[in-house]
Amino acid sequence: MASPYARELEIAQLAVQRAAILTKRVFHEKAKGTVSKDDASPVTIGDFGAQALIIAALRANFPGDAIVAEEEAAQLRSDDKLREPIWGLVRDTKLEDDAAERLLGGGVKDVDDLLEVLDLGRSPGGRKGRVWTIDPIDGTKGFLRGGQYALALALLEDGDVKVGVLGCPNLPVDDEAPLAADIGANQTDAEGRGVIFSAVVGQGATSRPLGTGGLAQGKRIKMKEVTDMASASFCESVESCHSNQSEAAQIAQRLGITKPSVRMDSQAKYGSIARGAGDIYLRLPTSKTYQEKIWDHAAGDLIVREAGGQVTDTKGQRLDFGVGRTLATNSGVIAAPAAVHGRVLEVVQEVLGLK
Ligand SMILES: Nc1ncnc2c1ncn2[C@@H]1O[C@H](COP(=O)(O)O)[C@@H](OP(=O)(O)O)[C@H]1O
Ligand SMILES: [Mg+2]
Ligand SMILES: [Mg+2]
Ligand SMILES: [Mg+2]
Repeated sequence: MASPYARELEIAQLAVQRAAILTKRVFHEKAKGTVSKDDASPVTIGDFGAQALIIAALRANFPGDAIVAEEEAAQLRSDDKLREPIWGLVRDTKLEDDAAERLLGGGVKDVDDLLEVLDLGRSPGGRKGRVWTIDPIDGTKGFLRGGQYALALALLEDGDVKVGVLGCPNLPVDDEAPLAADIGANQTDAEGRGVIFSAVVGQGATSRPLGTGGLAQGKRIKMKEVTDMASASFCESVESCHSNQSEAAQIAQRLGITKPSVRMDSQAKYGSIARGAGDIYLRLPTSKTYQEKIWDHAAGDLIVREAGGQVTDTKGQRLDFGVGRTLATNSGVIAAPAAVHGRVLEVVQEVLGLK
């Protein structure tokens, strides 16, 4: 008998792989069709196109499942200048391997279907049933800056993450490659770059080359053991408005961490610590009102936990993906090897005044 979630995993990986062909094309274009959303955050034709391709694959393979996706069609309905290039990209993007493309299935018929597909991602989420979360480009600011970004897809069942897939086109394929100081800036997806991290609950986490054809063999990944805090470092956001960097510096100092933080955009942080290239991912709230989005964390949370890590918020609670489109009951994120998570949490709570 096939292992649980085998089909969901395969379809999710192929969907991410195909959508990454599209985002890589946009990454190399000077004009990325960037517009501002209501909350002033950027979105590009790459975000819309990748989301459409991923949802089309889910619609074809798992028609009964709900979908919580970051983007929606509203802006495109009134803007054909934006809509047309997205449609062109979606229409023309296929996996190089015909058999894999057939297996994935799920095309977008025309421009109207494109808008319809994008809006299939407006489920409110919740505690019941199967819900896919999609972040078509996580780290859009990194994508625009030429840094790291990720395509994130996860399956929740009754609020728990069962399958997580992260495509990271600009990370090295090699799990052993240490995090270079410039990992967060001036990136390419040239030869030797592009990795898919995946996890299924209870089955461990893997990495494999992202590629453009069909899926390569996966390799087991594991977090690095941190025996001595002095040799560890934090992975943090590049954007100081996404995570409080001065509090992180105080926490590092109290823990005896001397190395500078590695700053990179997107859930590439979760993937990097899951494969032992980095150590500890900290995300500290910058405001009392911001609620983290489930698509920003679902895939990364499972991949780190299946690689031997522990993921909680700053209160020490597991991330709860069953309360809706946001992590309304959580505050910040601490992802670390299980053996040191408790110590990091303790110091986070001291510095944040939570104990
Ligand atoms: N004030 C805030 N605090 C924390 N995260 C925020 C934020 N404003 C936006 N974000 C989220 O931060 C994500 C990027 O995280 P990171 O800084 O780790 O790269 C964004 O995802 P998108 O780029 O998909 O919009 C966005 O959802
Ligand atoms: Mg966004
Ligand atoms: Mg995101
Ligand atoms: Mg996004």
